[in-house]
Amino acid sequence: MVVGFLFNFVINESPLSTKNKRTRKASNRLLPLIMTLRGGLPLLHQQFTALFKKNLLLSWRNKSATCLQLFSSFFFILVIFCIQEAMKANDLTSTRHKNVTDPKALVSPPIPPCEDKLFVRLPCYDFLWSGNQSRRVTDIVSAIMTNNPGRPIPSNKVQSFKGPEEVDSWLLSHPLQVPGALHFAEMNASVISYGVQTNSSSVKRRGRVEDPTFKFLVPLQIAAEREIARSLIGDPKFSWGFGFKQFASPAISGTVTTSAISIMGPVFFLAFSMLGFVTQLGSLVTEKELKLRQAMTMMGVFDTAYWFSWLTWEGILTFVSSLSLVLFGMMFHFSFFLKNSFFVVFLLFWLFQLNMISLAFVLSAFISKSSSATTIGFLVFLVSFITQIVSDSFPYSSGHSVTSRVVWSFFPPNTFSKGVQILIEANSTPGVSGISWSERSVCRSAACFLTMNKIFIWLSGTFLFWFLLAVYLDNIIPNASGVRKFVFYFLKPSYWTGKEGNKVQEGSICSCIGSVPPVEHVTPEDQDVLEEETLVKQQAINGTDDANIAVQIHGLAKTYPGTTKLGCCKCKKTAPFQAIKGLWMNIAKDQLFCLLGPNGAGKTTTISCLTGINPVTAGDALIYGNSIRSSVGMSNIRKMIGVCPQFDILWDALSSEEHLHLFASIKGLPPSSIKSIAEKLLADVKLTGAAKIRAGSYSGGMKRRLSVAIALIGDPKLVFLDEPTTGMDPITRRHVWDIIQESKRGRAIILTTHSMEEADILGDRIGIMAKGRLRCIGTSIRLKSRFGTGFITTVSFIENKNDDAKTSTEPLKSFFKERLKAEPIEDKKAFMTFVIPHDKEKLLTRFFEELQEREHEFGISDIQIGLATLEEVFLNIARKAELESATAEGTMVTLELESGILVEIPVGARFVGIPGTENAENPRGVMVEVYWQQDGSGSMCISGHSPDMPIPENVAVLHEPSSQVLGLGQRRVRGTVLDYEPNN
Ligand SMILES: Nc1ncnc2c1ncn2[C@@H]1O[C@H](COP(=O)(O)OP(=O)(O)OP(=O)(O)O)[C@@H](O)[C@H]1O
Repeated sequence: MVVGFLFNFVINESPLSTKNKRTRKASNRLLPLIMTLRGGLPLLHQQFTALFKKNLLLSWRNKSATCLQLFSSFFFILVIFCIQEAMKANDLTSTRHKNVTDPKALVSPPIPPCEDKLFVRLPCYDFLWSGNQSRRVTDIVSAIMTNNPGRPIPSNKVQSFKGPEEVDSWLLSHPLQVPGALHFAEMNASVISYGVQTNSSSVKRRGRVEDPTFKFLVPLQIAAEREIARSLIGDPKFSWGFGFKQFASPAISGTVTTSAISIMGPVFFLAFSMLGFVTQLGSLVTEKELKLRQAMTMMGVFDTAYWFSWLTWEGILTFVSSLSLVLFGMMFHFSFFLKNSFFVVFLLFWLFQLNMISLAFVLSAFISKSSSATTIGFLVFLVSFITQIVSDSFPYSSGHSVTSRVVWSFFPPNTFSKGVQILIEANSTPGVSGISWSERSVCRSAACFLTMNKIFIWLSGTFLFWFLLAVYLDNIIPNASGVRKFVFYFLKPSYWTGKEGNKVQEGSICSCIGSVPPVEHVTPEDQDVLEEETLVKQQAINGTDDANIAVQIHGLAKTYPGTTKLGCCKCKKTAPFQAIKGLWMNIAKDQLFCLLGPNGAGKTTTISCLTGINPVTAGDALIYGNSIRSSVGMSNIRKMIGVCPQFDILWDALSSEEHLHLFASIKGLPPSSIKSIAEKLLADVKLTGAAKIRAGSYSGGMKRRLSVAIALIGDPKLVFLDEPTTGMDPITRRHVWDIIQESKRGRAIILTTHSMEEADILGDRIGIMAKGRLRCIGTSIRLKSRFGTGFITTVSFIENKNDDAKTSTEPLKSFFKERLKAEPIEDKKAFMTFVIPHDKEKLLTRFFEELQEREHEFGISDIQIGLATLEEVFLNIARKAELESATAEGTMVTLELESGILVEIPVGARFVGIPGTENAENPRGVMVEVYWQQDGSGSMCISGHSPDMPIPENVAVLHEPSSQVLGLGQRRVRGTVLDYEPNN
């Protein structure tokens, strides 16, 4: 018989409760390690080294991207080389680039048909002529057409005009329709003068060169002179021999190499240098997006260590890639790389790439999605490409102001493209050497605004400028990685000294952006919550410093500002959302405080505010005396907290061992101890076997265990565990509970969970939040006794007493009804369950003594008694909170009764009166008890309802519906919410 023992358990919190059993089991493990954490410069150096190693590992594990960044230069140089070879091959087929050793003479060449011209528009004319008012000139032109050697020219292929002016205006309005024109003037009987017009531009197409002198001018001139002479002499057969021969000449060569680089070089070099920029921007934004940066910040990483570790690693990568570009360029024998000094060319590329890395740092402060990073990277390339086109003339030429030159030069691609141009020009003339190191300051042209030396100075300056700007913006712009600093934070002595951590600082940039409505204060309904609030307020007014308090929360409130989304036709605005509406509570040292609440209650937001991830809207919290609203306070807090966030924040490419080493270094653990501590933590969370496996291939449970281990690293004085056991199998979960239980000693733990069992076992004190407010606070027993329905008593029967079970259990039922007014809530053959209301607590000792005495009479084999479950308490609180907001917002759900009536009730209503059921027997009508549960998404939904029961006399109506009968067909009514407590 166990009655007496179990009864003690309920009333006195037996030492053998589940919680205490677990404590004993785990007591010999995970003792907090007393160790001194490093600080100051040694910590900065340690963090830098660890982060540098992380960057190196990530690059090593992402070999394809790293190789692309390092050796893409080969591809670019190869492409330029191929283009150069293609140009060479093209030039070889061109007549201009052939050796002319024995040029052929042109003897009396005919006027060619206009269609022979390389570029021609149809209809075309073989030639035009002017002077058509003279009969003699007309005859001369007719003779030219008739006597053209080998091809008489038809009259529709020739156009005549009065004078040269008319020809010019025709040429202007008919471009490319005629290769030449003849102008005649009959001066007197023995003098006829003439002139020839041809387009003098030499044209080249597909390797063929069209020289207008040979092709059009000479034939026209010969024909005109021949026919003028015949006309003057009067002999139509008069003739003379005429030959025309070009010089023997070698093929034109030597300009091809330069032209391939000069045509494609600037854009290819820009594209090559942009690769590192885009990769870096992507890496930074990804770390931000996956909240890895946030995790490091929570662990107390120095901004300086973070930025310098990236800068150093990227500096090395850009150094190697610039070097490889110059070496590949030399290997392919480009005079750009061979004639110009190696150092000048290398320095230009390296400095430019470093500039682009700084620019990536700056841009990363404004971008939160890695997909946007690629788009922004492409846009920057596009802008650079456009500015590169104009950089030659604007603004580095006379006629532009110094200011425009200075502003223009702040964008690194502009100075870079100018540098590339200078280097291209320096070796574009055959026989002229490029720019040597000593000549980097020499100005080669008359209007010279930038020399290579000045470009180097500019690039060094802009690199520093962008880098410092990036660090500054990272500190003041609100983003996912923590409380933002005051705009002039660096001018405050406390920033450098680390003191005044308990002072609230206002004036971060987020305080100027947008306004959020003030949080109105609501006095808590619950007595315990009110008492807690009064105590905290009193302590705050008195300035009492309780050494046992780890966290003191003073009216913490968080309102997420509304967002504006731009659609295609209109913009959609969402209202600000109050996630926490004034939280007051103390969290003691050496205790585990369990924060419960339905989805969206504000638990994670509370943790985010306490860990400095989300800036608070109002109120404050002191963690070991440091204000979360002070950047100095926050950096002190980060040294003493460990956080296991709701979602695992891990690098897929790093193993659990590497994660622990990294975070241990960030925390400042002595390097000599890191290995052993990591091994111990891995063993504690049962990850030793997977220590060297990358976290990307872990199961959900393994990732959670690693996150718990990370939270416990460095012996933090306050640990935040946000749903740490989600996704774990029961065995591992119990194991993690042991770890958490054991880690309580010497520190405070704030745990949020959806597992009531977990809260019951681990929580020393439990707070339940709903709709942003604390609804109840206290120990598990206190909550169960205050918010549960009562004591649950299960009576089991002796096995052979089953023939007529129904009859034989009647005396027991009557016994319960008579003494305690309790009806069974479960009536089975083997057992029966009763709920005994709290107000009967005083009668219980005598009642159970009597029950024990009559156990043979009732056929009882065992009696168990316990409090209502925490789950019941939780559901009660959540339901009440839902009812509160549903009443305010008018959110209704439909309850379908067995009679077919549809009753509309606010979410969370428990006792609901059915309108229209009033009669003589039940003058107030009937009511039902609605049973609620949480669905998969955490929302309250109806799970069933009780049979109809009369509404007792003294029950008040909480929520009177505006209109009662809604439907005409199937009866649909709006229910009345009743203020009824069944135990009263
Ligand atoms: N960045 C945000 N912007 C706007 N609203 C937010 C933001 N983050 C959270 N919220 C809202 O604030 C409320 C509280 O969210 P929070 O994540 O703190 O709840 P929770 O109690 O942790 O819930 P869960 O148990 O599901 O984790 C929710 O309604 C949520 O939609």
